[in-house]
Amino acid sequence: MLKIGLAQINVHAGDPRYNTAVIKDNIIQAKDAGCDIIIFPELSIPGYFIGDIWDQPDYIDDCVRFGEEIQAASDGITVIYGNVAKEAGRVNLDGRTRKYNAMFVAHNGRLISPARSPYPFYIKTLLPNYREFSDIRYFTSLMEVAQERHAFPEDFLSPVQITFDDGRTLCMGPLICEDSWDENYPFKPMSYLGQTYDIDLFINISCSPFTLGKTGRRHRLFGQAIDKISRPALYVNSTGIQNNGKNIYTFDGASGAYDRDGTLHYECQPFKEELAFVQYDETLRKFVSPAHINARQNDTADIYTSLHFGMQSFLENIGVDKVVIGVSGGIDSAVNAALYASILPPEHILLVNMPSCYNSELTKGLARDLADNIGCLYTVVPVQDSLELTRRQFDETPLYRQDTAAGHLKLTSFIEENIQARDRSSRILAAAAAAFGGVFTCNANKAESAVGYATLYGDSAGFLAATADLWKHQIYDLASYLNEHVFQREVIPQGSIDIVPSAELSASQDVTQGQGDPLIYPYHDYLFAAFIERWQRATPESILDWYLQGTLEKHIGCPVNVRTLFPHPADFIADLEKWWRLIAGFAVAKRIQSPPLISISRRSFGNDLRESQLGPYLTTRYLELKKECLRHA
Ligand SMILES: Nc1ncnc2c1ncn2[C@@H]1O[C@H](COP(=O)(O)OP(=O)(O)OC[C@H]2O[C@@H]([n+]3cccc(C(=O)O)c3)[C@H](O)[C@@H]2O)[C@@H](O)[C@H]1O
Ligand SMILES: Nc1ncnc2c1ncn2[C@@H]1O[C@H](COP(=O)(O)OP(=O)(O)OP(=O)(O)O)[C@@H](O)[C@H]1O
Ligand SMILES: NC(=O)CC[C@H](N)C(=O)O
Repeated sequence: MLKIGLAQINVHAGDPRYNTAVIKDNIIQAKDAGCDIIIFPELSIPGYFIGDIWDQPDYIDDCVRFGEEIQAASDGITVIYGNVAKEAGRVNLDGRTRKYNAMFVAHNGRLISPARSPYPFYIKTLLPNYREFSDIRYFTSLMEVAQERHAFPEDFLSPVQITFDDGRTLCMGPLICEDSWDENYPFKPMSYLGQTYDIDLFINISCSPFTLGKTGRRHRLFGQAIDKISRPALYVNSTGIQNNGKNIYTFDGASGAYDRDGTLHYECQPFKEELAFVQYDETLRKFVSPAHINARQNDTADIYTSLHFGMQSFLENIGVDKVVIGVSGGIDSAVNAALYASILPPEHILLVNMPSCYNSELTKGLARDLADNIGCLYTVVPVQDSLELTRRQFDETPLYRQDTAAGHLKLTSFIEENIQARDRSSRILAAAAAAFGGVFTCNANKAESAVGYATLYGDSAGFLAATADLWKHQIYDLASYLNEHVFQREVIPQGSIDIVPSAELSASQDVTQGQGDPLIYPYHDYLFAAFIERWQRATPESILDWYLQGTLEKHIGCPVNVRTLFPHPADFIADLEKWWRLIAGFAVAKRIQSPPLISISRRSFGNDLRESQLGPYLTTRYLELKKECLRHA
């Protein structure tokens, strides 16, 4: 019987000293508990998302030294951990220090190398290079190691034979995260190892961020691969948050043990540090400790858990514990306020309502109700005077050219919409945050960010856009969830949920007349998601094609019949092109300047979706389809 510790630790990316201390502490606990093996996640010393710090040889050397300390702490126990490995005398393809994303197995102060490896550690075979992952930018893979020796990965990929002090042995199949996500790779490390060697147990160490729906997919995928080779496996992932600048990722962990038929036997608590112990019967090749699997939650509960954990950890990381939130009476600001209220004490939250002449009594009342429900600080700072001052200043200040008056700049109603939004954020909220000793938030949602329906340096500003990866329908679901499950009372006023979403920045956006945003969320949420989140991303060509075939709703998953929204094809096309021009045009410029966000989707704006500032492009086939469609209409 082997006792194995799964150390789902909160890896602090960029702080190897802290991580090493945590690892050592867990090793002591595991020894005290009589463990034979303890396992830590991928890159648990340096962290994973550390940006181009990977280009600093001094940092790498420090991590290598900390790795040696962990190795030295392995007396009487086998310690399996992820760290960067460095090779002197070779360089990566970019000419920088040769680095491997590696798994180390230390026992009694010595490293045990995989049977056929040229190095005393296992090198990650498959390096992900999509979405937020950039392993290829920083690491050399086992595939490349084989290639440069004119060999095959099979020549090096091999199990680690662990011999315990009492003479028992364990043939372990080493895997690092992506090695088990092998669907689209021609070489599949897990199947190869399973078919070639008599593996007792696979061990996958990971650094795999949370994405909505991914936990289930991970279990399915691993389960299927394990079932095929009929060998049990352990999976150890990190928890905590890591970021790549624009995107903050939460790590749910979900470390666990899989039986040889691929069923999950044990699962660690999501989003929590845990040192779990499992008992493994090496003769039966079976986990014999009590089974435990977490209850599955619905998507909205998962979103809440991830956001709550991500926001709380981010605030802790940047050392901020006070926030100022502009509250309009609308849903987006209310959801953000409620999220912060689930993290910070009410006296650390200041809500500011900033009405102009366009704001209704209804929304002003809703903003106040929200603050009362939370029990936080609240104030009203009208922006009408400053709007009028700006108007007057432009009216009264002529332009000159070489001392000759050259007219006036004219402020249109549209420009005045943005003046109000900028005044609120750049002038009032920024000053209030400084005076309050905190930061001010950006309450954007993903639909607005997609088309840039927000003011540059206005409501698109803030220290963090916590909900910017949520479509509007997800914001509504979250609002109900916060009231029903988190607070179990009406914190977000029902009126803010029922009211038409509106910027209330002009007379034409009067909520009391039911006038709101130009976005039809039950359609546009799904249209934009098709442009952004589909693995094979859609363009107006695919959308028009599906529209003409009558399958658009099915393809984009939209709950409304699009033909009832746009009875004439010309209107459908005009709408499609209007938003596409913004999505691929000016909105890109806005997104580049927007705050970091918490990533929860399969594709979030930021470094997950890399964007160049280019003009919007319509493909040749789209133009043909459009011509055809309008001719027959
Ligand atoms: N390509 C480019 N790259 C970088 N900057 C560019 C640019 N083109 C214009 N600009 C600059 O951007 C400025 C225009 O941008 P901006 O001021 O944002 O204005 P704009 O994008 O023209 O309009 C923003 C829209 O968002 C709506 N909005 C605003 C605020 C809140 C809400 C709400 O839902 O609550 C809605 C508002 O009603 C308006 O329809 C120009 O004056 C110019 O300085
Ligand atoms: N009258 C206002 N007072 C204070 N802040 C405001 C006001 N109007 C807008 N804001 C700020 O600008 C942000 C953007 O406005 P927006 O209208 O998109 O969001 P919302 O009003 O919260 O929700 P909705 O779009 O559903 O009405 C708000 O989240 C809020 O922070
Ligand atoms: N660290 C990794 O290799 C991450 C890639 C992997 N597919 C994941 O998200 O889990």
